This record gives sequence, C-alpha cells and structure tokens, in this order.
Amino acid sequence: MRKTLSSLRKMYRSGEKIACLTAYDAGFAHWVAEAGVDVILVGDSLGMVVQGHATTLPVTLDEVVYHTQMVQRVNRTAWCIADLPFMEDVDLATTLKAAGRLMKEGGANMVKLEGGKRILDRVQAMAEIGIPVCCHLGLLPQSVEKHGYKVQGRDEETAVRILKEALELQSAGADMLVLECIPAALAEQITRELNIPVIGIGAGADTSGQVLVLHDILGITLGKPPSFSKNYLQESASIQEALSSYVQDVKSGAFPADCHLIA
Ligand SMILES: Nc1nc(=O)c2c([nH]1)NC[C@@H]1CN(c3ccc(C(=O)N[C@@H](CCC(=O)O)C(=O)O)cc3)CN21
Ligand SMILES: CC(C)C(=O)C(=O)O
Ligand SMILES: [Mg+2]
Repeated sequence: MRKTLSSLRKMYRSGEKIACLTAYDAGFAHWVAEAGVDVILVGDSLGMVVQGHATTLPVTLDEVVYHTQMVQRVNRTAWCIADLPFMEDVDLATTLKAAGRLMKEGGANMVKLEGGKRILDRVQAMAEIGIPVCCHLGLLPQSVEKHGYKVQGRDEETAVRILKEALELQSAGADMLVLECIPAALAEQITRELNIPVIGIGAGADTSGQVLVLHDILGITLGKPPSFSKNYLQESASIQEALSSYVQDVKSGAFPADCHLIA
C-alpha cells in the first residue's frame, strides 16, 4: 500500500523517523521502495548526478516530468515528491501550470519548491487546489550562483528569518518542509515549533526524518559528495543491503551520526 499524506502525518505524530531518498529511474525506484523508504524524491539534483551538470539550474520541467514518470511506473509503496525546477516558480501561473504537469503527467504525489516569503502565494494556491506541497529552506541549490553551496543560518539574523519563513509557509498550507544545510540546533527548533513533518539534509538528527541523494549513499557521485552524506555501499555486500541499512539507520537514529553533522 502506498504511503499517503495521512500515513506520513501519523508517523510524524508517533515520532517514527521518515526515511527519504532520491530516485530518478524505474530500476532504482523499485529497489529504493523495496528497501522500505517512505518517501522518494525525484530531485532536480538529477541535473548533477544523472546529467553531469555542475548545478541543478539547467534541469527542465519536461525532464523532471520524465523522471517522475519512470519512478512512478514501478513505485507502489513510497510517497513521491517531485522538485519544481529553477524558474518554474517565478509567478503564480507558471508555478501552477508546472505543478499540474508534475502531478498529471509525472504522477507525483507532492510538489517541492525552494524558498520562503517569495513563494507564499504559490504555496497557498497549490494548497487550495489540493496539491500537497513540500517547501525547502536553508541552502537553496537553485540560488547557488548567488549564495554558493554554503551552510545557512549560522548568524542570528538568518536563523530568525528561516524560522519565520518556516512558520509562514506552514500557515500558507505547506504539508512538509525540507531543511538543507543549517545548524542542528536551528533545525531542532524549527521542527519543534512546526506541526508538519520536517525532513533534514545536513541539518542534524533532530528533525522528523532524513533525506539523502541516492548516488551519495552508493558512492557513485561525480566529484566529492557533500560531507553530511554517507557511503552505505562501503559497508554493504549489495546495493539492496546499502539501501536497507540507510533506512534502518534513519529509523533507529543512527544516521546522522556526529561525523555527518556540519561544523
Ligand atoms: N550529489 C549531490 N548530493 C546532494 O546532497 C545534493 C546535490 N548533489 N545536488 C543538489 C543539492 C546541492 N547540495 C549540496 C551541494 C554541495 C554542498 C557542499 O559542498 N557543502 C560543503 C559545506 C559547505 C560549507 O561548509 O559551508 C560540504 O563540505 O559538505 C552541500 C549541499 C545538496 N544537494
Ligand atoms: C537535496 C534534495 C533535498 C533535493 O532537493 C534534490 O535532491 O534535488
Ligand atoms: Mg532539489
């Protein structure tokens, strides 16, 4: 049976950690789901790990639709989030048209978009239509050319802004939030103050769940993987075993360990 928003909320309320991984094609989606991953993210990180680009910016809506179709053709158990690509969120009409395609053509269960204050009207409109929304704060890969791949929220002013934006996104109707590369204490505070599941990546252990990029946990990333990730294939006899270990470690709280925390 497929995870639903209500089953994810139930996990969240009971304190069961939500295990999330990216997948971009049918073969991997099958084994990721089989390993017991709760949420599959068809991330625009596909631009980097699949297409070989240096950033996620070149990824198109057609491409995310295509990859979501491949994933959803075989995924029967995981909740599936599709990323809204760079510039598909510039205004309300563009956002709704793109989100509609990810749901209708891609078969996504939820749409994720980066940013806070800037996109409040878009989050509210999607929520009113009935599109489940995941927001994304902290390090925003689509803003890399302006801000770089840098930890966000180390200074008090930015930390306060991120917390405020998280609360505003929740009020606008966000159903879930990804926090990327922020100090663990800030992620813990945001998770505590919100009443929707918060999924962390490089954000410490005290969120409702964890997400990593598939290629990073299998050690097949082009170039250096982020320091908050872990190569699970190194200590596993097969890809299937590596995926299962990741799920187990998220559920038990063994991942992230102290060595995966950003300094
Ligand atoms: N392979 C891969 N893994 C990811 O986690 C990932 C992607 N690609 N692409 C999309 C975004 C971009 N992400 C990134 C990319 C680089 C860093 C990085 O270089 N971080 C430094 C820390 C920087 C600092 O200390 O300020 C690191 O050493 O981890 C972090 C997140 C996370 N996402
Ligand atoms: C890093 C995660 C959260 C993401 O947005 C992606 O894989 O594109
Ligand atoms: Mg992304």
